[in-house]
Amino acid sequence: MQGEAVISQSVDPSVTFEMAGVSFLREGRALLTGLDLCVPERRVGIVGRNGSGKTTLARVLSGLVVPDRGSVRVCGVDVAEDRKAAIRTVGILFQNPDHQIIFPTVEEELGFGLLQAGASKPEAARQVAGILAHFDKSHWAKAATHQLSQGQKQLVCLMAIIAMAPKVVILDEPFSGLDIPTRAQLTRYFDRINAALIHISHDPEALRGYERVIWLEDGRIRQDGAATPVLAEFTKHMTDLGGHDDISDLAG
Ligand SMILES: Nc1ncnc2c1ncn2[C@@H]1O[C@H](COP(=O)(O)OP(=O)(O)OP(=O)(O)O)[C@@H](O)[C@H]1O
Repeated sequence: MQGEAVISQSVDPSVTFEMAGVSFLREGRALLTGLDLCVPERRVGIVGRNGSGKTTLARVLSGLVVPDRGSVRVCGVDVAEDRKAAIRTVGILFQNPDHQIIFPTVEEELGFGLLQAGASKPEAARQVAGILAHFDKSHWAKAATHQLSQGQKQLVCLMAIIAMAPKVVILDEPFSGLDIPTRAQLTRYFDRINAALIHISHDPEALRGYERVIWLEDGRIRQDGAATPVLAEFTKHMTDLGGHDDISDLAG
């Protein structure tokens, strides 16, 4: 990582995340540019158009990719430098649970991360039983993961993350392809999570009541502030853009 950005981040574990001078490039193109953020809030929304850099930001925050410039701390942990601590600190729920689920039964899926983290088999089994009971889903233990609905799979992924007791959970468009009742049910589960939430969404409604919303555009921060005014401005801008045709333009 280059040191030219002013990296004056604290290691304050109560700050959800901080970034200083973060830029991320791929194939000579900047996907994120010069992001400076200090976010003590515990319910944070990220919005922006398709391709604005939201998932890239999520991957940087979880330490899955390392920025070309700048640095990132999540709850005081340098997620690029300390991968072990990053895995304990941040859990990420992706858009498509089929990309996340690998085991044939729910209990095996939930136990995997715990075993990887060093829990003994009996300890992992005890914790899996605990997390299933917490979500009122003890009867799911032996269920075949491939037979679950998309919403049920998404909940299994969420339980697998919560089992690891991360301090921060990143939700990357978790409602894609889910019907309204399933979204409402998952929202209630999200509300009960003790960890700080960073929720990427195209739906302003999903972020109502959040403490802060960050609006990305072309990998830069377009607006950042209290949810109500940022979401109002974002919604107006998206509605205005919807009146034009910019999807017929091809790059290159
Ligand atoms: N590995 C990669 N190599 C090159 N370009 C990439 C790579 N990953 C993402 N991009 C590009 O970076 C830009 C930002 O992608 P990203 O997935 O972060 O956007 P997003 O805001 O999450 O979009 P969406 O709302 O459609 O999910 C896009 O133009 C995408 O094509």
